[in-house]
Order: sequence, then C-alpha cells, then structure tokens
Amino acid sequence: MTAVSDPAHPARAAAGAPPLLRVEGLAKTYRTPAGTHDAVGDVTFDVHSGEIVSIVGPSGAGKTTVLRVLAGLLAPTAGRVLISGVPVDGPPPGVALVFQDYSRSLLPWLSVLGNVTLPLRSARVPKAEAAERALRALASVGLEGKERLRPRELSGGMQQRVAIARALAYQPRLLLMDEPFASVDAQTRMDLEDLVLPLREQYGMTIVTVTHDIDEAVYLSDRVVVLSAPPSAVAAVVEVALPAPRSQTTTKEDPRFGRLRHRVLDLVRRPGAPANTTDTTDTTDAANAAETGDFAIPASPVTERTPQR
Ligand SMILES: Nc1ncnc2c1ncn2[C@@H]1O[C@H](COP(=O)(O)OP(=O)(O)OP(=O)(O)O)[C@@H](O)[C@H]1O
Repeated sequence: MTAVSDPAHPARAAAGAPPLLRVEGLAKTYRTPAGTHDAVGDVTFDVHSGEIVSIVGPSGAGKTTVLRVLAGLLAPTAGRVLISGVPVDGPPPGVALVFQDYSRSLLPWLSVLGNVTLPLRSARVPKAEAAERALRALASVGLEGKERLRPRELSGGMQQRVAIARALAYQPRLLLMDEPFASVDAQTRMDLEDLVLPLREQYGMTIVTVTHDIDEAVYLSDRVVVLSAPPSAVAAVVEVALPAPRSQTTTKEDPRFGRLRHRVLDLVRRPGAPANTTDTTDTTDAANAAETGDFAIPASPVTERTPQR
C-alpha cells in the first residue's frame, strides 16, 4: 500500500487562530414515550481549520448525536455549537455530511453523476458549474468513467466513494462523517481511509469523523476526542503526532501508533464518566509523549499533549 500525502498539521501553523468549530457544554436528553434518556451530558471540544478529528467512545456514548448537532440536524438540550464563531441553529452553510449507509443515501434511479449534482442543483448552482464540480469530485475519488452508471452497478466501496464525491462537490469547509467506512470490507476500508487523507488538503477541508474503529481514528486523525459512557463528557483529547505521510504499513507498524491505539482503547473501555472539566495543559511535544508511551489515565478530561505524571 502506498504512502499517503498528509501534510504537516495545518492547525499548528495557525496556532492561536480561533477554532473553526467550537462545541461548548453540549448536552442532549432524548424524550420518548418511555421516558427521558440523558445521552450527552457535557461535551466541550474545539476543532481547528484543516484538522482531522475523530470522535470515539463506548457504544451509546452519543457520538452520532453529537455529529447530528454539529450538522444542525438536531437541537441540543443545553450548550451550543459555533462554526467560525456563528452559532449553529440549522444546517450550516459549507458543511457536508457522509453517512455510513451509502445504499440509503444514494438515489438508485439516478446515475452516479445525477446523484453528485443533485444537491448542487437544489442549491441553484448553475448546471454547467454543477457538472464541472461533480466531475472533478468524481475524478478525485477515482470514479472517472463511472458517471453514467447507476449506484447498483457499483461495489459498496465505489458507492461510498460516490457519497464522498457528492460531499466534495459541495466544496465544504467542514466535512462530517458518521462511520463512513463501516459498511465495507477491510481492504476497501483502508483504501477509503487513504482516499480521504489527501482530500482534506486538495479541498482545504476540516474533517470530523465518528468511528468505532480505534485503529482508523488514530490512523486518520490529528486528534482523537474520546467520549465517556453516557451521559457523556470528553474523557480525553488524544494528540496524534504521527509523522506524515501516513501509510497503512509503516504508520501502523510504528511503535508510537501501537501506544496511541492502546491508550485510546483503554480510555474507551474505561468504566464510568469523568468530571466535566477540561485540562488543556500544553507543555510537552506530543511526539515525545507518544514516543515514551508514558501515559497515565487521567482522573479528569485531559488534552493529552504531555505525559501525565
Ligand atoms: N431519536 C432518538 N430518540 C431517543 N433516543 C435516542 C435517539 N437517538 C439516539 N438515542 C439514544 O441516545 C443514545 C446515544 O445514541 P447515539 O447513536 O448518539 O450513540 P453512539 O455513541 O453513536 O452509539 P453507537 O456507538 O452504538 O453507534 C443511545 O442510547 C440511543 O438509543
């Protein structure tokens, strides 16, 4: 498998810049005929422009709920989401979403090209421009020549590429993905991971993705936000200072990858919810923390840029 372009962490170059995305004290209680359920308790984190951030956590921790609030599809019970300083109170401009279930998100009666251009046409993008943007997006996900096919004529991985192309054609500044590669086989999953890394640079995007796959979270991300059990809070934000370019072979054989994976897995499996504070201590280079493997499980949410002693 070839190495993938993954330029130096862009957010570091812009240190001190306000975050693109700010999630502040987010809470969500679902009310059903059976009663109420506190899914998300108090979630706070930032995402800087150009970052890839994964959200992981135990099943039911509210990962999808948080993503739906970010996308403006769901109102929080408390807290708020800001994108470029503007509160989200409905689907925000410049934000695209890719779901796990490509078979339900693509329209079977439309061609590949029709699926990719549809949202653009709905947004009144002129026909020629919509076609040009769609063709470019399809080319960037390796689907040149497939424009006239129907989704059912494509493999699962190719259908998910169409869904990704549809999001790219929208030219989002923020791409949200909910378990985007969960419905494909392991090899295709790796291919799709490697597809996404250079796209963030090519399209100048910031990416927030929800995944159950800890390897995938570490492999793709600049930082991993770990949610605790419900009602969830941020248990830790783990910095992933692995070298670029990332590669399915060399990155995953790197001992630092193994230690980060171990660390995130421990956090996800840790029982109980932590206190609702965030320590943003930033005293040591994250690469050193990963290199030494000298991590301690924090008693409270921690941005892990330094070994905890
Ligand atoms: N529309 C809804 N109405 C009522 N409860 C809901 C609704 N959506 C989600 N929930 C509940 O909220 C909790 C969090 O759900 P959510 O899907 O956000 O978690 P998750 O971390 O993404 O889960 P998983 O890892 O299993 O995919 C779950 O207990 C779920 O049953």
